[in-house]
Amino acid sequence: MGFVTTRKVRFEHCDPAGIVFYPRYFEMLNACIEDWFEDRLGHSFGAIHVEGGHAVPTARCEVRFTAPSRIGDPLALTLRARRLGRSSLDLSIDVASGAEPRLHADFTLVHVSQSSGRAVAWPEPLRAAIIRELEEEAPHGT
Ligand SMILES: CC(C)(COP(=O)(O)OP(=O)(O)OC[C@H]1O[C@@H](n2cnc3c(N)ncnc32)[C@H](O)[C@@H]1OP(=O)(O)O)[C@@H](O)C(=O)NCCC(=O)NCCSC(=O)c1ccc(O)cc1
Repeated sequence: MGFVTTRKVRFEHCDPAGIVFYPRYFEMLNACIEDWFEDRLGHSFGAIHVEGGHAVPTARCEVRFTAPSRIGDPLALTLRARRLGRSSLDLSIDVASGAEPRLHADFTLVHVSQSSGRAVAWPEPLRAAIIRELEEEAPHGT
């Protein structure tokens, strides 16, 4: 279950100690979220931000790093929707290389209006798409 994207750790991601510098993970995590919006929810970041005048900034991000990643490592990022609010959305992303977990991240995104900078309710089509994702994660209402 979950939405899976893959990345390979490259030279550009690593610090002089030879491991992924943690801000580079945040870029990978955001790219995963961006792909999920487009591929699974059917609403690209371009449509939301440029055409729609809205945004989905991160209000909360908690990350546990459990093992380092090194150049050449294949990474799988697995995103799962967790909870939908009026304007907020909780989701998690697990990053692993093979069987080894590398990090776990818990996010709260908030749907905001660019003009006011304030939270606004998810529009109905986006809400319905998120609910479908939540139901896929917990098909029996668990
Ligand atoms: C998100 C905010 C506009 C929300 O502020 P307000 O408009 O006053 O709304 P509220 O405080 O009433 O909260 C609205 C909802 O968010 C929830 N919320 C707000 N803050 C939090 C935190 N910290 N944790 C969990 N939930 C939160 C809150 O519970 C409400 O949930 P619902 O009941 O589901 O509606 C404001 O907190 C803010 O501007 N925060 C800073 C965001 C930021 O700068 N993040 C860092 C970078 S953003 C970024 O990288 C990015 C990625 C993608 C993009 O599309 C845009 C930007």
